[in-house]
Amino acid sequence: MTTSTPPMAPRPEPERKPWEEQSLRGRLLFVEDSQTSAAVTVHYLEQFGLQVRHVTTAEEALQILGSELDLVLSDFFLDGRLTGLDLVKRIRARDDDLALLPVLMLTSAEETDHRISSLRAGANDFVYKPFHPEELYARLHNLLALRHAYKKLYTQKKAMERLSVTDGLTNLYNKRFLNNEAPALLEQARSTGRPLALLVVDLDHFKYINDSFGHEYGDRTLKAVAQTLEEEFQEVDLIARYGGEEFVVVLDQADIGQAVLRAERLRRRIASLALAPPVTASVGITAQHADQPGRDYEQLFREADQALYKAKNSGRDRIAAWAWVHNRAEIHFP
Ligand SMILES: Nc1nc2c(ncn2[C@@H]2O[C@H](COP(=O)(O)OP(=O)(O)OP(=O)(O)O)[C@@H](O)[C@H]2O)c(=O)[nH]1
Repeated sequence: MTTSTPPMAPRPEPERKPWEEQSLRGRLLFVEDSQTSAAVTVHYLEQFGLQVRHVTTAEEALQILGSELDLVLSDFFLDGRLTGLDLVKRIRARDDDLALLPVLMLTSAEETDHRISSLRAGANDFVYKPFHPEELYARLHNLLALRHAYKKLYTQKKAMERLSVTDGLTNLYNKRFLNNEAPALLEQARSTGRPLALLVVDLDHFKYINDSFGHEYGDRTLKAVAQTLEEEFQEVDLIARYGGEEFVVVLDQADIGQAVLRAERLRRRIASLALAPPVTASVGITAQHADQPGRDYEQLFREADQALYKAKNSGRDRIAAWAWVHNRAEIHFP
């Protein structure tokens, strides 16, 4: 008689933890004053895949709060003067992007009042101490999903804001932005007694360039001119594409003499661009000085436009500027 050995029961697979299946990605600020419980928590947080910065007070946390963070995990009672509740309140009171940083509170089961006050102050969620690692993981996972969705929305919102104030072809500011910003710049200049100059730059015979060489070539010309403007008038100045082949530059702190020099340099640079056929520009210039009668932005713009009209009518490829002579203003060709 043969005896057969019974088949062995299969060994149960060791249970895989959720963070072994999917690790969390993000930077977490952990605020906890007890070093012993902090060590255990940090151990788990790192196992989950998070980059952890541990501090023991809300004061320290507030100091290092930065946009690189994705989450805050905080105990209610902390070393220092501020509690976890104060930390939540201060984060939510910020006027920047960090006001929406997700906050997870650590509380003991009996601290019902603290839990409620933290949630009412804007904490997103809480977890009881001592926590179950899988519960902590799940709550952090959900808050990170919220953070990532918010960041995506924020980036899109910024891109939309940028698009709404810029011109698609040249990337310069558009007319709407100019019309919003220039009056404020003028007001600032006036209240501090600084001069401000305005240039209206218009390409000459651009219709001919378009008609003879095509719209695409015209576009390339516009881009080249826009780049020249950006190189010539950096940062502090406001440069906008006003319309078709017309650009406006607001020169903050420049008087009419400085504006004339800069406009003439610009005119020469545009004429010497490596374009075939070469393109030229006419420029109308005006300025507001502290000792002159005050004008609003629309009036300054009209002045620069009148000067431009004169530059065009007297042959193009030139600059024309207003000058105040014995309390009378007139246009001349510097
Ligand atoms: N390629 C291109 N052309 C444009 C754009 N916007 C406007 N234009 C063209 O710019 C030309 C402007 O012509 P006009 O206003 O007659 O001015 P101009 O020919 O430069 O004449 P002056 O200003 O008097 O020297 C028109 O042919 C428009 O079609 C654009 O975004 N791209």
